[in-house]
Amino acid sequence: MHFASDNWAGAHPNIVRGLAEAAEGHAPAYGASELDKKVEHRFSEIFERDVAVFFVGTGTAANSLALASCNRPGGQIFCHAEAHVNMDECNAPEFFTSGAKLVPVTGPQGRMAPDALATAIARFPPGVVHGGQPVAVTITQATEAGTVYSLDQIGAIGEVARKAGLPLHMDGARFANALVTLGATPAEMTWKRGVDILSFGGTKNGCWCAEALVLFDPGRAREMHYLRKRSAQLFSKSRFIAAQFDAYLRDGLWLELARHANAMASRLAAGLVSTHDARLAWPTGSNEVFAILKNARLRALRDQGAVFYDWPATAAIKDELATDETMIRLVTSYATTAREVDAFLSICTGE
Ligand SMILES: Cc1ncc(COP(=O)(O)O)c(C=O)c1O
Ligand SMILES: C[C@@H](O)[C@H](N)C(=O)O
Repeated sequence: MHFASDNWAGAHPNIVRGLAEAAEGHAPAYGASELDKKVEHRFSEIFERDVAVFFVGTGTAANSLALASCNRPGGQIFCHAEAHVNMDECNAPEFFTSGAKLVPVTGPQGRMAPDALATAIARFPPGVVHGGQPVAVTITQATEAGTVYSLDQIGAIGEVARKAGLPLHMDGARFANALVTLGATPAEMTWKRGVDILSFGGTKNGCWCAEALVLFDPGRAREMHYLRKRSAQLFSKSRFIAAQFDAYLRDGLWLELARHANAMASRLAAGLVSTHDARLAWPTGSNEVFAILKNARLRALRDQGAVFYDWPATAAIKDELATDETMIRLVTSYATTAREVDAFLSICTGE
């Protein structure tokens, strides 16, 4: 019963096979191989426009370099208060932007509220040097609350960013999970709603180590080459990241894996809400379930081998928690089975 994180899951057999096949022979290094070029072209096909693609090794690197490409002196970057870039990347965005500041913005269920974003941006009026200058907006899709922005919600954030003359970045560590939830196309969920730069994650959805920065304005690419190299994220054997994405994006594997992970999360969430001593902190919109359970039940689950994290409750949730309750995060992946979900639920119902 493994629900700690999709980062704990392995690599899908097709990804492993793709890596093994790419391991044969020699190929130009540092992104110059035919396979690198083939996969970069595949991204343009998927997003229905010419894009610039930069392979990196972690989601944190993708996010930090995306924001670094937007920064200017005194840069202010607007994110959700609970955003991964703000809470879980050990100041990497601040470091790789050479000192930009992340400005936390509130919003329910892990999503930034457009009016709160507009208010936060207006706090830094043009020409008033003391506060610095707005340089970017970043959203996470699927969010850190396991919810997703609807296409209209992305568009509303995109409109606020556009009016302020700011690029919009999307942390897509779980991009595929959100995409299949919305039933949208990659273009509809990104550039057609105002997204300029995407961190496209593959690692949490069956790849070993595959993240890509997708620039919808290839004009930004020149700087990104230098930002990536300076941050030591230009892999010499880049073809192995390309090989993973080649297998991942082939025949819709990436969408199939995300659909499965999401289906397992929905099964888990539905089972939890049908028990009396469990409830959801937020609606389950992807492959992450945030639930509140009695501590005694949590002990029984762990005693019987379930693996998951207690999760720091936001202030709003904290107020709701009884003294004998704890919020937890349950994350499913391509490897999650219905059997382990049902085993977890049977302990929750005491069967
Ligand atoms: C929403 C989100 N963004 C970014 C990341 C960063 O990915 P990594 O841990 O590979 O740096 C994570 C990690 O799981 C994440 O959950
Ligand atoms: C750092 C931790 O939150 C990681 N991003 C995860 O989702 O498991």
